[in-house]
Amino acid sequence: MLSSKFLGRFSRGKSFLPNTYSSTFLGTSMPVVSEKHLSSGVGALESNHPVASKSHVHDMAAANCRNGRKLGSCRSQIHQTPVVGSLRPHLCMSNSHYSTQCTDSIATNLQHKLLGNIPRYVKIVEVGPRDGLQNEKDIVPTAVKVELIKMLVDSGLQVVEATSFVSPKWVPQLADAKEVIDELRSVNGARFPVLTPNLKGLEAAIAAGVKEVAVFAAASESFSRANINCTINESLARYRDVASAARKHSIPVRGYVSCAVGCPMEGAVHPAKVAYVAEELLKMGCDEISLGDTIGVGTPGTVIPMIEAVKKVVPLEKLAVHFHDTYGQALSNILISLQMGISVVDSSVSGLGGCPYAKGASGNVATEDVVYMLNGIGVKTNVDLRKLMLAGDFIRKHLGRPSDSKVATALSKTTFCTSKL
Ligand SMILES: CC(C)(COP(=O)([O-])OP(=O)([O-])OC[C@H]1O[C@@H](n2cnc3c(N)ncnc32)[C@H](O)[C@@H]1OP(=O)([O-])[O-])[C@@H](O)C(=O)NCCC(=O)NCCSC(=O)C[C@@](C)(O)CC(=O)[O-]
Repeated sequence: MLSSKFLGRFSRGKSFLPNTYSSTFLGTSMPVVSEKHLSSGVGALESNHPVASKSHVHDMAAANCRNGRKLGSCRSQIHQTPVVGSLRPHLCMSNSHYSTQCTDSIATNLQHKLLGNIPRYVKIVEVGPRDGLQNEKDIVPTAVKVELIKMLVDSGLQVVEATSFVSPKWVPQLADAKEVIDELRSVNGARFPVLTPNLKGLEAAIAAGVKEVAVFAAASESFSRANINCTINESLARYRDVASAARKHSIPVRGYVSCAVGCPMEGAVHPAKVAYVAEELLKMGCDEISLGDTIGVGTPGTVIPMIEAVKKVVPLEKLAVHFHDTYGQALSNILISLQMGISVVDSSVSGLGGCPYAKGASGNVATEDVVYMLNGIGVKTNVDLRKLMLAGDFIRKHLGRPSDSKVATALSKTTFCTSKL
C-alpha cells in the first residue's frame, strides 16, 4: 500500500488511513546526526568542527560517526549570496542554502530512496494576491496589489492567481478585480488566473481580458453553504455551466476542492468525498485540480489517504496541492505529496491568507518556505528567492505585520546577522 510505503512504522491508524504498514520511507529514515546535534542545529556542528565556522564548510563525518553511521566523504556547504544592487539593506542574505556534496554510496542510496520519486521541477501557483488578500481586514489598494503581483512575476513565478470575480458583498476585499486585471495587461511572463463562482463572474472576467479561471467547490456541505451559499451538487451544476462557457472561449479552468482534509464545521472529511468532487471537476473539463486543506489540519497521516483516493479518479499530473499552515504541517504535507508524484504546489508569498469562511485558519504555506525547501532538495522552481523576499517584504510593510514565512524571518537582517550562517 502506498501509505505504508510512505509512512512505514510511523503511521498509527489515523481515521482514514489503512492499517497495514510494513515499510519504508519515513520508517527507515534515521537522522544522520545525533539528536543532540539536531536539537542545537548549526551551532552544535560548529562547536564540534571549529574550522567550519571560519570556512563555512561543515564536515559532518564526525557527527555521523558518533551516530554509528559513517557517511565518509559527505560535506555540507553553506552558500552565501552577498546582497547586491537593489536589495534592501535589511535583507542582508537571501539565497543562502545548504547543499550536500555527498559521494558516499550509502548516503546517496538513502537519498535516492527518500527523494527519488520527487519531480525535478515543481510548478508553484502563487495565490497570495487572491487567497492572501481576500482575508485582510483592511482593503488593500489596487496599486499595492498590482505592484505586489509585478514583484512576484519578477521573482520568476509563472502563475499568479491575481484576484476573484466574486460578489463584492461577500468579499469586498477583491471588489477591484477588473481594475487589477486592467493593470496587468502590460505585464508579461506570467499567467493570471482568477476565481469565478458562477457565469456572472466568468462573463465579467472574460470582459476584463482574463485568460484563465478557477472554480471552487468543497468536499464539505457546510463549508459549501458558508462559502458559496449552495450545496456541493448545486455548485457542481453551476461550475459545469462555467466550464462549458469557458471552453467556448478556449479558457482553461482550474478546479479547487476545499476542505480536502477537514472542515471548520464538520471536522474530518472522508477521502471519498474529496475524490467525488475532484472527479466531477475533472469530468466537466477542469485541467488542473487543486486539493485544498483549507484550515490546515492535515498531516501526512491524513493527506496520504486523501491523495490515494483522489488519484484513483484523477491522473496525478492533473493534481495540485494547496496547504494552509495553521498547524505548521504544510511543508511535510507538500513533501509527501511530491513523493506521491504531484508536481504543482500552491503557496502564498509571506504566508498571507486564510479564508473568510474558515474562522481561525491561518495563511497558506509561505512561498519563500516552499522555494527554500525545494532548493534544498534540488528541485527546480525557477523562482529567485531574493526577489521573492522583496515581494514579501513589500506587502508586509504595507500590512504592517511581520512575515509569516520562517525563511524570510530567518534571512532578515536581525535574525540572520546574529546566527552563524
Ligand atoms: C457565489 C456567490 C456569488 C453566491 O452568492 P449569493 O448571494 O447566493 O448569489 P446571488 O446570485 O443571490 O447574488 C447576490 C448578489 O451578488 C451579485 N453577484 C453574484 N455573483 C457575482 C459575481 N460573480 N460577481 C459580482 N457580483 C455577483 C448578484 O448580482 C447579487 O447582487 P445584488 O442583486 O444583491 O446587488 C457568493 O457566495 C460569492 O461570491 N462567494 C465567494 C466566496 C469566496 O470568494 N470565498 C473565498 C474563496 S474560496 C477559498 O478561499 C478556498 C480556496 C479556493 O482558496 C481553496 C482552499 O483554501 O482550500
